[in-house]
Amino acid sequence: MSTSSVNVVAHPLVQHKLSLMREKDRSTKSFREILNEIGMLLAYEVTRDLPLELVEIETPISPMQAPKIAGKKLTLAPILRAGVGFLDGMLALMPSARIAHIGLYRDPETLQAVEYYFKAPQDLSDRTVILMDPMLATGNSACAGASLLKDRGARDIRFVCLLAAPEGIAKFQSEHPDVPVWTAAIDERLNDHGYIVPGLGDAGDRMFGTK
Ligand SMILES: O=P(O)(O)OC[C@H]1O[C@H](OP(=O)(O)OP(=O)(O)O)[C@H](O)[C@@H]1O
Ligand SMILES: O=c1cc[nH]c(=O)[nH]1
Ligand SMILES: [Mg+2]
Repeated sequence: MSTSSVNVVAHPLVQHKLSLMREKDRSTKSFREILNEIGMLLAYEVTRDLPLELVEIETPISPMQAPKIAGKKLTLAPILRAGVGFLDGMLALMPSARIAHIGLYRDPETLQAVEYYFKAPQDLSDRTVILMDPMLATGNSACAGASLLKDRGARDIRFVCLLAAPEGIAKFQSEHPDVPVWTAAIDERLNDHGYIVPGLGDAGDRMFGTK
């Protein structure tokens, strides 16, 4: 069986900004700002192969056939809470995108994803959906998010994260072999609490200042 592709975004701007985010003394304000900046850079990568169509336009000089993105508007699907950290950056490049909110939290004992909210555009079947969450640890949250989108008809899903653990990638690839992954880095492993090592800690808490 084929597995989904994993694209590590090695661009120096992404790598530099990620290193800043890993620093334990970085402020909430700075952490949030950089996550948004990286969201914008990852948006550029994840949309690289979107299909174009030629559309008749008029420049001030003459008519021409000009390329524009084909199909319906994309849907951006952040997994709450930390996924929201990518949203403004992505929206800066795709201001007309639709948004699907996926409320999931990770049970600290079982590490299973627990659903608490889901609201998406009705017609996901003919839209490209960009699922996003900075952290792919066990993979339970990303897998649940992709399944919820598929239950609502989504067929073209791409998953964007900031940091991935090998364990999370393996799980995601086995459950969603049709969903390609973009990440800024693949770290060493998970610790006994399911946190990514070396990682950056708890992304949601660092973003929202809740610890
Ligand atoms: O791959 P997993 O093992 O599922 O872990 C990753 C999930 O854990 C964190 O969310 P958390 O439950 O802390 O919620 P939060 O974003 O609201 O803080 C993170 O934002 C991911 O959603
Ligand atoms: O390292 C981790 C693992 C899960 N969630 C986080 O925010 N960080
Ligand atoms: Mg959290």
